[in-house]
Amino acid sequence: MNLRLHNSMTRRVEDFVPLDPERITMYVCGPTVYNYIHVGNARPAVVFGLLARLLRRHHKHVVYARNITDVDDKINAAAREAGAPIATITTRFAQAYHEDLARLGVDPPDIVPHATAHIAEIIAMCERLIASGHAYAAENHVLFDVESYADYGKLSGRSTEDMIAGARIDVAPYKKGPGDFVLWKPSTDDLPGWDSPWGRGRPGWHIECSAMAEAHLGDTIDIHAGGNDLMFPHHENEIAQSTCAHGGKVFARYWLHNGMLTFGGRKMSKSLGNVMILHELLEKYPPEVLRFLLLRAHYRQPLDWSESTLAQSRATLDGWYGVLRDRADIELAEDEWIVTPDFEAALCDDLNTPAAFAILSGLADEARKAASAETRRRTLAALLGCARLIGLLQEDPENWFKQTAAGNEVDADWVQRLLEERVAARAARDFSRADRIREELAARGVVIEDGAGGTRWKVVEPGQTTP
Ligand SMILES: Nc1ncnc2c1ncn2[C@@H]1O[C@H](COP(=O)(O)OP(=O)(O)OP(=O)(O)O)[C@@H](O)[C@H]1O
Ligand SMILES: [Zn+2]
Repeated sequence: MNLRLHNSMTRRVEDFVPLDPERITMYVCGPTVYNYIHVGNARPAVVFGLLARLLRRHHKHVVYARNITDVDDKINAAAREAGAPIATITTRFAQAYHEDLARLGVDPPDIVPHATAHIAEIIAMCERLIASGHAYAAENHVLFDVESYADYGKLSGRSTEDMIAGARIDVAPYKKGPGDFVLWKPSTDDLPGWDSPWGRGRPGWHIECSAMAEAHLGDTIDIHAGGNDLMFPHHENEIAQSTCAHGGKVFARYWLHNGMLTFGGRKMSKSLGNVMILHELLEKYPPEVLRFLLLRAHYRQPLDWSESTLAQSRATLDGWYGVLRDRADIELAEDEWIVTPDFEAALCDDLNTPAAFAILSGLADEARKAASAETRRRTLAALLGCARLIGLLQEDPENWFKQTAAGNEVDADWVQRLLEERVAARAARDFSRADRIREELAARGVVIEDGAGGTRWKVVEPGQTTP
């Protein structure tokens, strides 16, 4: 297998050659755990989880770490709001994150490091950066001196001027340079904090990943991945910290970035409020529909969340499951399932999932039309084997159709509640919320019509917008 990956650092698709074939290392930036994740946050976990699965097919020793950020101002705010201890919030949502991803068919990584379990390593890295002249302490903070690292900005292709212009307008007085970023900051008594040479404080976000990657994977790692929203400043800062802490050694050899899941044309993001919560979606849709949707576009492309992409994903899966149901008389043990070379080649070509899906559709067609028993067996074995690799068609076909049918039984109270919310949203002139409610209903096959006497609704096929 010749695995080729797009490296954001060189902006090229390159052959993947591990530094040490006996130990292939991969680090993916995980979530900050203060709430349930939105379905966009699941995209990197699904995509890079698939990459880990692909790597493991050919290499015995893959070490995959995906971290949990469990110290952050957003967590503090969430805990305050809930009136709960911070650890209660982080434990609860880290757990929910793992459970929701497991339902999406994401294999657990080998290592799930938590930032708060690496404070000693973080402090040690800060000390090394200070000692080597790349960081300085000021007013109980430790800051990274961006001027001290000539390659700063190389990954994102930004000039120093751009990055400074992007830095906050009112620059803290203790910063030497406006682009300098925080490695350590002071904590007040009511906030989480740890003793350090700079007083009681807590780490900045970027240094956490550098310290956890070093602790578990070493100075130089093979693959570092995350969403492309993290390229600047997060990944740029990770590179600066780790490279300088390791005497100039390359930090990550291949940088992979997934494109954003968008909703209504904009990045799905908590700060914009246009989010669909994965935990809630999993109650409404078969998990494979969501997994299919997240993999249907190439991972580097943007991908739009909409009721029609959901409906198409479901329809395609219905088609494939239909073949399995119609061919239920053919008995195939799991060890007879095969992954075809073209399917594997598509995935090895920088995770070309659209091409892989086209192959699955072709196999489903062949299995449906196959005249001879021999061809039916062969195509079905290939369909099942390839689909298993990508994490689909794992359900019993009969169950699948029961699930889809059950998903279409609409709860009238739920519809009524949403319609009332929509009336309130429209009265408050929050038309985007009103539109989202309409979409949410349509995704479950509920079509609404506004008339003189109020709003009427009826159930059609999920995702079909016209009554
Ligand atoms: N809309 C999106 N599409 C794809 N990946 C995303 C999206 N939003 C965030 N991610 C990725 O999800 C992972 C977890 O990120 P994190 O918990 O920091 O979320 P976040 O960036 O705070 O989310 P938000 O921007 O919604 O506040 C990161 O790898 C990030 O790049
Ligand atoms: Zn990170």
